[in-house]
Amino acid sequence: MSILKQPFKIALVQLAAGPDKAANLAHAKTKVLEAAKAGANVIVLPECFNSPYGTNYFPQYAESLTAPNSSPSFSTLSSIAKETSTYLIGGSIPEVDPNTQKLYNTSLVFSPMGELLATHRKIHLFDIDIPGKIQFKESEVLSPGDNMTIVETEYGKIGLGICYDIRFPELAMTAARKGCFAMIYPGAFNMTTGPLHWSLLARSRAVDNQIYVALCSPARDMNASYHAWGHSMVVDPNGEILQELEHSEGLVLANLSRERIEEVRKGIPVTMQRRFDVYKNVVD
Ligand SMILES: NC(=O)CC(=O)C(=O)O
Repeated sequence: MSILKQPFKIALVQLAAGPDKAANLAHAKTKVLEAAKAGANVIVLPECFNSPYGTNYFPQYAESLTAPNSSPSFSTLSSIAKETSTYLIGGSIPEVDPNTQKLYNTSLVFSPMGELLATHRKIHLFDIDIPGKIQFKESEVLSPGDNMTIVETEYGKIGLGICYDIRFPELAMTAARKGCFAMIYPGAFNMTTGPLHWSLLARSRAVDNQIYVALCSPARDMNASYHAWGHSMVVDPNGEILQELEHSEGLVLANLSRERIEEVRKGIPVTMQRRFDVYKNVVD
């Protein structure tokens, strides 16, 4: 049963990121402060918000998270969460494990006290090859995470994925069955897959599970090597888009409530009608 304990406001910060990490972090801070001023309780940043997105950039920008004080992104996110008294879902950053030298695409989540609540390493790496359109192979440099992430907040449980993770319905389904009322995905789709699948996947995960879904993208920069789709959005449990941006910087603000989840589940009670006796061997 997905439980949203009290209504709250979510903000998605569609952010432009350039090559200067310090500038990106300072810019993120300014925008998160704006979102908090607008009344947001949970604030989300995009995938790779402190660096350009691309396999050649990951090693250069990677930070070790084993000693938080030596990670500028960790300390900045923690202090912004504390200063704004909000839950901060810190998009993602390239992470290096100093013991293995393996790299990950990692999201850090902080409490309103600035404490680290969760670390999610992108589970499904973005390896695609669409002839004449786009080729991308995160696995050339990144390693996949091996764990699902559920964040416990005062509002209830929130499931977390990063970008390509949204293409795997099992993740959202499992999170919903473990009681999450929302899935949040920092993500950076592109000019090929964005128009095709971004909104379709967000709405599908929402309708499949009758939960809220939020996707937070970087703003599009046509001078960058990767052109992000943008279109950050919040979708309600009925698959309806509550708020959506275009491709420039901006803020999505939306109110989430338990009543909406209950209303949708009462009207179309699929959460009570599943036939696991028929399809229990889903892994086979
Ligand atoms: N960038 C991603 O991880 C995913 C993506 O762009 C897509 O699935 O399409």
